[in-house]
Amino acid sequence: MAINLLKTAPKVQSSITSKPSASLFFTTRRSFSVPLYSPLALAVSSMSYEKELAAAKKAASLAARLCQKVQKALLQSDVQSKSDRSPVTVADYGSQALVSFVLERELPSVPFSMVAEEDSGDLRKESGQETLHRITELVNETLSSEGSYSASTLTAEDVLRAIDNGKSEGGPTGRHWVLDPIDGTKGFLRGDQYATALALLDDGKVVLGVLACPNLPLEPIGSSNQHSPLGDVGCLFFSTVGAGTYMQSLAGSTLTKVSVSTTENSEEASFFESYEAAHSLHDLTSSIAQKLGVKAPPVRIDSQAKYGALSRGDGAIYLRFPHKGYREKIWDHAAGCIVVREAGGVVTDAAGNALDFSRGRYLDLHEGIIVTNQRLMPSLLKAVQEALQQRTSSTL
Ligand SMILES: Nc1ncnc2c1ncn2[C@@H]1O[C@H](COP(=O)(O)O)[C@@H](OP(=O)(O)O)[C@H]1O
Ligand SMILES: [Mg+2]
Ligand SMILES: [Mg+2]
Ligand SMILES: [Mg+2]
Repeated sequence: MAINLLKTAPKVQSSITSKPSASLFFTTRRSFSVPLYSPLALAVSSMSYEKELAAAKKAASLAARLCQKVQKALLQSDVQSKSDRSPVTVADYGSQALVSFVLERELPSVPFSMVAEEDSGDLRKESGQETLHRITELVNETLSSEGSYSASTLTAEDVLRAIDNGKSEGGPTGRHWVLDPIDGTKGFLRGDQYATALALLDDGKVVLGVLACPNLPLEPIGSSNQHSPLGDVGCLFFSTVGAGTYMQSLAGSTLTKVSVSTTENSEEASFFESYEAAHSLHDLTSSIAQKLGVKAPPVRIDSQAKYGALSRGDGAIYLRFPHKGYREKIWDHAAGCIVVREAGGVVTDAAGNALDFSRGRYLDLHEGIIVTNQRLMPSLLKAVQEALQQRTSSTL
């Protein structure tokens, strides 16, 4: 059945037609301009993590470029079986090395700490040398395609060091970058959705997030069109605390301020969940949706592209209930969480508690993650708790 989740385009509140960091004026659609050096703008920019945001956008966009190149080669190759994990490994490591290199290069004066998914252990072994060579080549090719780093050539040792920058434990104090170099590995292998997800923690709070989603259509998606063969794909979402969420195309188009769906009618609210049943209990989410009265079937896509799509109002709910014993990692949610929150959404665990990113590499939470808008959250929480209770009593 062909279902389009949203009948309207993402809510456009304002747009900036040239690069935001280079622009002197903030221009609304009605051509009303506020000089960026006005007292108001200065007050906002002093708390806006401006330099960090510019660096994070540059890093995530370059990483996405590397991933796209690898995914294209993977999908075009007749020889490479899709079950062969080596291409995704190369892209994961390459993306992590690139993000680490760019952040250090762009923000040289601050101590650098990063909590990231990958480490260089396997690449330091004899058996990893060929892969390391390929990653180094890929990173250098991608850097040289970006004018500002054309003089930089990384050695294999530089790449290993850049990857290992991600070993930080994070925690409640100081600044830590949080990186998932490819979120949605399984989607990446299938040729579906994936994301490079980068966030900044400041004293335990997520204050900045960037999501690069190379395969996400610029137009709203539903269960039938996550591929959008006709439309343009490749979205970059970004947020800083207190400043809202913006989307632009990865190709660098006009900037759009986005916001979550404002529906309070759960019958109209469709929901996102993992494509992989191993990552989230589809039977439980379907029982929650039924209790809420949701009519549309779930939209199943990989990665934090779900948070991005939700932030612009494609659908109104994201439900994630991993199998018992699974511990969520901070890099799987930090960027997505601020992108949705700054677009007006709410992200909690199944008990209604905000996610706590200050406890190190893991998110210790009460059973599951739920995301929606402010109006729907009370009825969603109620449905979640009823469904969980029902599940517990049926297993007793
Ligand atoms: N058994 C499990 N339950 C829940 N999440 C899991 C899982 N095994 C892996 N994951 C996480 O799910 C992420 C993908 O999420 P989604 O299902 O929304 O696409 C993976 O990120 P990576 O692909 O970065 O490893 C991984 O961290
Ligand atoms: Mg992940
Ligand atoms: Mg990953
Ligand atoms: Mg992984």
